[in-house]
Amino acid sequence: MSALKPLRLLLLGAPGSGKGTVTSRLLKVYPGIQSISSGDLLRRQIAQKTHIGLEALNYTSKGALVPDSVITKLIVDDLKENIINPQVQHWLLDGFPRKVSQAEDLDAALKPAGEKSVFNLVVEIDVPQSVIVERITNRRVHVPSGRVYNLQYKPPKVPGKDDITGEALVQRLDDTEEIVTKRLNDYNALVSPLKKYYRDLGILKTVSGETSDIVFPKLLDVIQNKI
Ligand SMILES: Nc1nc2c(ncn2[C@@H]2O[C@H](COP(=O)(O)OP(=O)(O)O)[C@@H](O)[C@H]2O)c(=O)[nH]1
Ligand SMILES: Nc1ncnc2c1ncn2[C@@H]1O[C@H](COP(=O)(O)OP(=O)(O)O)[C@@H](O)[C@H]1O
Repeated sequence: MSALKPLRLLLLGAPGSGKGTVTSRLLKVYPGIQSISSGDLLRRQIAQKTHIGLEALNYTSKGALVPDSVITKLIVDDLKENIINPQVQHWLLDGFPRKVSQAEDLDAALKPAGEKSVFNLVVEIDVPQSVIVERITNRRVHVPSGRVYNLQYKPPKVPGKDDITGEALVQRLDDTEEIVTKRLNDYNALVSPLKKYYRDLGILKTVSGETSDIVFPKLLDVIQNKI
């Protein structure tokens, strides 16, 4: 694969659009990319019953957004600790920011001097929302790793077990049809101003497709040719 120039990528996309799926495929092509998923970070906090996890659960279990003060500090601290250093050339964020106030706070905290934003590329994954409810109700996850499965599209080798560790897969509390509908409505209300924020900075691209098999090659092309 062609060498990458420094990549600081934000993946945007509706719940169930395939952000986690294309991230895992991207990391297979470019193992050097560090990735952070806000949802996975929160689920690990919840599983560990930390103070942040217990607070976040009040929101995630209802499909409501966690307060900016909680999620922004969690992400900024993780970026400062693990990502923003000379050893990490390529990284991506999935799930944060998901509203303009978060984008502004993140850039205020971490935008490199002379750069437009903490990101140098923002890619929106555009999938017909008609396919999302079925995808999400068939989603199963391995919380410690964030690995994602699907009973129809990508079943585990052993039913109910993670392919790598053999540990149990779970259905997320927020992956019910009722809660997904709420999360989709929230996403649609917030994503347009957020896309404008990055479009105005000249770093937004959109890749469309019905399936991740169509979306992923387009994402790869944008990353290899854009940066
Ligand atoms: N049927 C189908 N399911 C997919 C496709 N891409 C991803 N999925 C599944 O849809 C669900 C949501 O994908 P995920 O990557 O978790 O989306 P995210 O919420 O945007 O991170 C998971 O169960 C995936 O395995 C696809 O092209 N077709
Ligand atoms: N940037 C964020 N701001 C507020 N809450 C968030 C954020 N990212 C994740 N969350 C919380 O975690 C839940 C799961 O997020 P995520 O795994 O990204 O789900 P999805 O991609 O399916 O929307 C969200 O429904 C929300 O409650």
